[in-house]
Amino acid sequence: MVRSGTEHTPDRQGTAGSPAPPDAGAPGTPPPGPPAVRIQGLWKRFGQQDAVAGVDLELPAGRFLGLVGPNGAGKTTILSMVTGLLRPDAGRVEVAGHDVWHDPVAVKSRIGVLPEGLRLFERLSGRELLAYVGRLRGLPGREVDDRAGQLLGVLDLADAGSKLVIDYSTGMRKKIGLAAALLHNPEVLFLDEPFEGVDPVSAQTIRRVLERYTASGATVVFSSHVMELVESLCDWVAVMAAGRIRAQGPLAAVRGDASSLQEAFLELVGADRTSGEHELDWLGGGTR
Ligand SMILES: Nc1ncnc2c1ncn2[C@@H]1O[C@H](COP(=O)(O)OP(=O)(O)OP(=O)(O)O)[C@@H](O)[C@H]1O
Repeated sequence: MVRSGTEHTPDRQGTAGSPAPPDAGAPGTPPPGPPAVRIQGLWKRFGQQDAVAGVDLELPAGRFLGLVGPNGAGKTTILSMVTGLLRPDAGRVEVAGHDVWHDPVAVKSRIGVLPEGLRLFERLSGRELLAYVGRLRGLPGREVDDRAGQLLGVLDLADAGSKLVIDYSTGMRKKIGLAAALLHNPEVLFLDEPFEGVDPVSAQTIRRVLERYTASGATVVFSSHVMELVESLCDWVAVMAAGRIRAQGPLAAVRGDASSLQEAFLELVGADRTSGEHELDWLGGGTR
C-alpha cells in the first residue's frame, strides 16, 4: 500500500504516487498481465482550479476497486478522463494495456461505463435500449436478445422491459444503465456512484451482479464517498482529495490500524471533525 502526501499518518507513508511492490503469493498480489488501469502524470484544470493535479495510479486487474474521496475531490474528472469522455491537459492513461487517447476503439470495446448523470434514450423501452446498445457494440441480434433478457431478469427489470425509460424510477435507471454497460461483457467496468439514489433492495441486486462479474476475473472500478459500502465491496482502494491520490493499495493496508475505512479516510483527507461546530451555537438553541 502507498500513501502519498499524508502528513497525518507519517508511520504508514510510502513512496509518493507509485503502487505497492508485488508481494508474491500474498493476498493483494496483482495477477500477471497489464493492470486494468495505468495512469501517469494526469492533470485537468478548470479555470484556475486543478481538478486533477498530477495523478499516478495503477489499478490491478480482476479486483473490485474503490475510488473514494470527499465531494469535489476529482473522482468524476478522473473517471471521465480514464474512459475517454474528457481529454486530459497532460498525462497518459492505459486501460488493459491500451492507450485511451491513441487507441480509443480498443479501449472502448473493452470497457463498460455507468457515468454520473447518466443520459439515456428516454423514448425507448428498457428492452429496446439494450437492443440498440447491443447492435452498436456489434453483437449479433440473437445474442443481444438473449443477453438482454437475462440481464433484465437478473436485475429485476423483466416486468419493466416494455416500459419507456422516461417512466423508470431512479433505481431502475441505474439498473438499466448497468445492464447497458455489461451487455458486451467488458473487461473493465467503470461505475460513478452506482448506488446513489438506489434503494436497499436494488442495491443488493446490483451488488450480487457485480460480485458475480468480478468473480469471473473482470475488474470493477467504482467511485463513492460511502465508506461502509466501499469497505464491504472492495478489496483495493484509492483515496483522493483535492485532485491528488492520498493512498492506494489493498483495503486492509489503506485502513491500517484505524477501526474502519471511514476513520482512515477522515485521517487521510485531513478532515477536522469538530471544525466549524462552534459557529453553529445558535442551531437548536432557544433563540429564534
Ligand atoms: N466542467 C467543469 N467545469 C468547472 N469545474 C469543474 C468541472 N467539472 C468539475 N469541476 C470541478 O473540479 C473539481 C472536481 O470535481 P469532480 O466532479 O471530479 O469531483 P468528485 O470527486 O466527483 O465530487 P462528488 O463526490 O461531489 O461527485 C470540483 O471542484 C468541481 O467543481
